[in-house]
Amino acid sequence: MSGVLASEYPAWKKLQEIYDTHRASLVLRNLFKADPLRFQKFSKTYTSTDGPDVTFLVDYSKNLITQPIVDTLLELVREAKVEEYRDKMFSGEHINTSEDRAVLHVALRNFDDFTITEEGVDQVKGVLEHIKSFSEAVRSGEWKGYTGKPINTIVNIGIGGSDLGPVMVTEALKPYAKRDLTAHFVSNIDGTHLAETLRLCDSETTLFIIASKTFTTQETITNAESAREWFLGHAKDKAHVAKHFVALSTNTKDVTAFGISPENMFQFWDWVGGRYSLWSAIGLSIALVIGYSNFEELLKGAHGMDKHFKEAPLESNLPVLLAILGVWYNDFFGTQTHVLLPYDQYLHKFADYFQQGDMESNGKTVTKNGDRVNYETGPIIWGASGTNGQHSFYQLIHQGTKIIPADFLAPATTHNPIANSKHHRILLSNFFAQPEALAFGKTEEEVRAELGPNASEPLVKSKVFEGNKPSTSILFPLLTPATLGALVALYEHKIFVQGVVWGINSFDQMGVELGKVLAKNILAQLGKPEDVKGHDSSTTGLIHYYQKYRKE
Ligand SMILES: O=P(O)(O)OC[C@H]1O[C@](O)(CO)[C@@H](O)[C@@H]1O
Repeated sequence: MSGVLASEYPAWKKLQEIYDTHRASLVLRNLFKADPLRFQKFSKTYTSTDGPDVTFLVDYSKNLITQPIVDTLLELVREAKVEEYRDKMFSGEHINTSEDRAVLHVALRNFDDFTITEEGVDQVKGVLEHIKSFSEAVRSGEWKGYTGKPINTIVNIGIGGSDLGPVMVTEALKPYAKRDLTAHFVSNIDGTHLAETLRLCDSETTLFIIASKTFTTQETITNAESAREWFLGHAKDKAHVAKHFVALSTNTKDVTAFGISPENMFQFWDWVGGRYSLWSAIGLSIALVIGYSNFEELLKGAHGMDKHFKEAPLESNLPVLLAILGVWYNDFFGTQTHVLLPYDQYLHKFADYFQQGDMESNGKTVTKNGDRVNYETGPIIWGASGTNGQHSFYQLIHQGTKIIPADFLAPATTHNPIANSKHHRILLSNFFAQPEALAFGKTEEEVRAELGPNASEPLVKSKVFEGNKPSTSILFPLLTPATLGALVALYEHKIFVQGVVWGINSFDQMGVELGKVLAKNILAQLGKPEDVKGHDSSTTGLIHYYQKYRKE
């Protein structure tokens, strides 16, 4: 990094001035009235130039922006050297400086297009072939369990990036799933998660996938050990583990010590961040569920977006455009959160997935140089699929005191056109209506005209929607594997751009360490009250209360 805080860039100062002087005039009703071409100016269609056909429309015209604001935000992107850092990422430079690692999830979906030289990149193809042959053997029934029966259930045991990506994608691409193969995902250390899952499994036909980059994560290893114990309780013979346990990891030594043989291990590398790992061996459960060719389509769709991010000019570069909108709201309007609202039931885990993707990446307080930032970094990401959210939290987005920038996503057509697509038309009418209502609201005059002269003042006021709530809408023809790949890569690169602007390292996650260390220490003290030492009175009190009820 240059050693400069983002707030010291000339463009940042200019943006502050613009905000201070023009904030009041950023009124969407007026901006749309004044410019009949606003939609044309502030919307872009993405069309893949590589791999499978992917296209979608990004309409960002309902944001509190003008062309000079966009231009100044792009100046900021240039001053922060985003293009330089992007090229460093693609060339394998060690931009994850605290861990001295390259950041190369793009190499996992590259298919010989970009030249990337980093140890392990030449093995990507081999691992994909391994995923292909193994997933085909399981799906076809050729891979047999210890009693000779084919596999009909898989249990992915992993957490964080080793869970959320496979969960989100297998849900999103359910229309492509092999319906007679049931997939479960166990992540929580709470024994309930594993116990309830094992109740649904038959040891003879279940395959356990132990997904852990480090193979040291307490939750995953504990769950894996308990799953193996359960399995051996049925299968009796340790030799049978080979047919029912595979590992996805970078840690051959610990995988072998667990009892999984190297030929049942799917390798990846330290340059794959956990939250960017669904494209790697961590995607094995995805390939098992939707088939290898669909998994490859997912990868290729993402690669198309990589190409766009690498080559498109900043003015039409979609990850860059989404990123600058976020910076504008987060750092100048002081919005704290960003909501993801997919109008597609299949995308019901999309917000959960990007909670880790964004918040673990950009939830940082110090720059790469170790300076404390004097501005906001990563937003709080949340969301739910439409229309459910409308009946729970949209009230606050519409009429609450906060500004919550929103991304609406929807497929123009559905995999389930039941009732002659009536459901889908209703869904989409909501997808179109919500951003409109947020942007333009309902004035007091409109409410009065609607309620008539006898309406009470409080009732009139309660029905006013101030509007001017910003949103971006993304509309795609159908949720295919390639489209999903492109959308996920779009958000990944958005997060990257924001991290570079804020000068932080988006690729480490030191913030999750302290809790882990403290929990380990406390675990050793849970036995007897006299063992509880070195804590504040609150923590000590909580542990003592627990100890009154503790059971072995
Ligand atoms: O794959 P592993 O090594 O088990 O790690 C799981 C998760 O734990 C974290 O390190 C911290 O939550 C994530 O970044 C990662 O995705």
